[in-house]
Amino acid sequence: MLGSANHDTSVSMPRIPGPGETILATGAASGPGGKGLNQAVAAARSGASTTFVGAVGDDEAGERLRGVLIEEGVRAGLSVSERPTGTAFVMVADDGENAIVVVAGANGDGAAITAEAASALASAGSGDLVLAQLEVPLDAVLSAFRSAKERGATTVLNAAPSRPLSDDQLALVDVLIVNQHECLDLAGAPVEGVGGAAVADAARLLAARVGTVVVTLGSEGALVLSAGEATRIPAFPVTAVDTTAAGDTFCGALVSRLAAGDPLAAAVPFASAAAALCVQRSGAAASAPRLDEIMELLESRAWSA
Ligand SMILES: Nc1ncnc2c1ncn2[C@@H]1O[C@H](COP(=O)(O)OP(=O)(O)OP(=O)(O)O)[C@@H](O)[C@H]1O
Repeated sequence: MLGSANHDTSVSMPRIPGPGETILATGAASGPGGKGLNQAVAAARSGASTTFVGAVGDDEAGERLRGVLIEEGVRAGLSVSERPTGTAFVMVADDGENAIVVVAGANGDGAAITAEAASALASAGSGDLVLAQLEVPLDAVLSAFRSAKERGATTVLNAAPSRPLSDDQLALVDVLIVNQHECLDLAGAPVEGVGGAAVADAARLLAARVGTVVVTLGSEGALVLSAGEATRIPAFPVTAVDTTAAGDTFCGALVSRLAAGDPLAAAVPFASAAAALCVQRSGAAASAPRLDEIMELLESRAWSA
């Protein structure tokens, strides 16, 4: 697992304020976050042997994040950068919607992350999966993916936040995970096209460039394109309290099952169950469910189907 680690400050409010508007918060909390760390915690909680590679500052927040990884049973390949530990400010509205501002700090230190990844990947081999996102410099991700592929490992990119990627860059990706907006962006489709047909068309364009594409559709579930087939996996019907880290939990849980040898047809429902549990709780990394909870939800659906 390679990516960002942040100290998150999360504030609850009736609704996300508009430009120039001030509103009163109904609560505030802080805790670990960052797409990379969230995904690493989700993978470990869902049963995978997990190493996290990233960078933090030489500060209290960095030490706290190291402690969180150790507590979660994640091996911490954390480089200590001269930049401060990354920070995110998360606004969560009563309807579960969120808006996030990230200060990258140490997560922008590509050289530190690349060096750390090189040593973590030295022992990687076939059967291992390397999952990354784009909250750290792209060069660090691409260089880790190159060495992962040289060693026969499988690469998974959660292309979030979205940015353009060339065919050569996508050629390093075995499995691409995007949400609807990232799917449209990456395929070069107009952003106003969010919704069924436009997203499905964009996903098909991406599937011609990457072998396997998974598009997460929020409460509508996920669309999987692999080996020329498109399959829609429904979400679990739950009431969302806070969707922060839903995508991260989905990615971490998906990779955990792929690493265990599951086919996509089993790994995606598992990831959807993990994400459905996550959206019913507040927080980022803290809201990732454990293996027994995910299995219980999957089994309850099997009974009711
Ligand atoms: N309201 C919901 N009810 C049930 N499952 C949900 C809900 N919202 C999200 N999910 C699950 O989480 C997965 C990821 O959600 P989404 O597509 O919103 O990702 P995202 O935009 O990356 O999320 P975020 O940025 O909030 O972490 C979905 O595929 C679905 O399985």
